[in-house]
Amino acid sequence: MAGKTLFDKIWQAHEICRNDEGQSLLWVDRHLAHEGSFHAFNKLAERDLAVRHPEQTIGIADHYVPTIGRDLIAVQSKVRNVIEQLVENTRRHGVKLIGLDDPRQGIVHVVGPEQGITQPGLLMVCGDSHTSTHGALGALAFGIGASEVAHVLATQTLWQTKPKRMRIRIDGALAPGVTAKDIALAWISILGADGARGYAIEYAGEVIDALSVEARLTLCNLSIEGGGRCGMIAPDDKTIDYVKGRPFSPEGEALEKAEMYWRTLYSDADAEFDREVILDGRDVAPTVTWGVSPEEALPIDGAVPDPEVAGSEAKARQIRDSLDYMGLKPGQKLTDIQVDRVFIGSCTNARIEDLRSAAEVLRGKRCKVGGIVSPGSTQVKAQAEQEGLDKVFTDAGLEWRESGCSMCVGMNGDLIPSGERCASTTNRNFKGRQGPGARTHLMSPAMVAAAAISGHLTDIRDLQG
Ligand SMILES: CC(C)[C@H](C(=O)O)[C@@H](O)C(=O)O
Ligand code: SF4
Repeated sequence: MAGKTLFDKIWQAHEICRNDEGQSLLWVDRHLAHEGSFHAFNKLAERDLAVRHPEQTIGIADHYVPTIGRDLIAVQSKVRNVIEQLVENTRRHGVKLIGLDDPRQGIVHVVGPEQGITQPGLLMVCGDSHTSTHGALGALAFGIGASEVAHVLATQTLWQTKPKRMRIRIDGALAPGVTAKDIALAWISILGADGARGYAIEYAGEVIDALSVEARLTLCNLSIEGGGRCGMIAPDDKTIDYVKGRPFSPEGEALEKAEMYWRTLYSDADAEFDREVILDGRDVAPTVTWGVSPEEALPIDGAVPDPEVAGSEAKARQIRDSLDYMGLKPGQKLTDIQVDRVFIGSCTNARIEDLRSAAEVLRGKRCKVGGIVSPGSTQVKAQAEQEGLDKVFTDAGLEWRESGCSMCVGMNGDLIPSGERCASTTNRNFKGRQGPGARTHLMSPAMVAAAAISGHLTDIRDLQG
């Protein structure tokens, strides 16, 4: 019998039974709930159901929270109402809440790892597509819909069809200026936004081994943008060191036992994958998106695609449509694209290493365009302030805000005006993502910082000399 993959091992450990349709009933170790959970709580209320294991759910306010300050009086009543529902639903069911004023508050996918809620081997869910992030620590973590969230709340279990297994192996090493964000945009541009549909992705190879835990979180975060059900990385010494000593992490004997288990979580040498993709880190360049899907990405030294030379009429139409929305011309050099503002934030790229890398580019410089920096969590914010990074950002002319999803999706009102173009550290460049008519270019934090200084998309390698 062939060996098991990392994914198989965790899936099997959580499978309670299978039904006739081949779906598995899975035990859910941890459930994270942001403001969007009100749909699921309403379903529970309709049927007068209790939360089966309140201690296994944690509420976190992130999508709607104001970033100018923490005063809810200042926000629109609709926004306030959604936050209040999270407070009320968690209170009523005895679920822990990391609310607006909590020093641990932040974006759910930043807070989970930071607080030690996320651990290797756990099965974690959240009513949010970027739950794939947590797989960076060797957890099996994926986003679920509102009815599934209600099922988890009521039973602590979930029916799922087992995805196929895919490994993305990245050999070699990364060149200077190339980050986890670039790896993600590169593979998604090669395989397509649907490329990993139906698969659980495992990232492996020398490049992945060399990545910091925070960079791995960025990479796994974007798994869903390539269609993956989840993204995961086998825990190693770095992971275990990262998890140890955090508020929710096991201690003493429990830690010893956990660590023994964590060290069994890797794909066996003879494990089989349904699909394997092998890339070389040396081929990855600093990458930016030019269109309205994360797959519409190219190396920064490239040019805007020409629909006339597209492989098919369908492809040509898609390019034309994207260029039309983005206000770009075929053949235009990517570095000639002027931006109106920047956003540094989101569960993709707003951890402390991200802020440090943007600040390094901005130190002592003045930005040509404005923008906001919203740290991934209140703890990241405090750490950044301790390091004086807030000062670097404000001296450069950017706004230093509170933590939340903010301009990644604009649900709290942080929006980009129609027609304006934003260099952004986020994960989605869909039409209207950052506001109706807003144009988004995705890239790494250092590249966003470089664009802020020059006022146009910029090759970070040119600044590094
Ligand atoms: C609002 C939420 C359900 C959504 C998601 O599922 O990802 C959001 O976080 C996003 O990034 O688009
Ligand atoms: S930061 Fe953006 S991508 Fe992440 S959970 Fe919030 S809205 Fe979704």
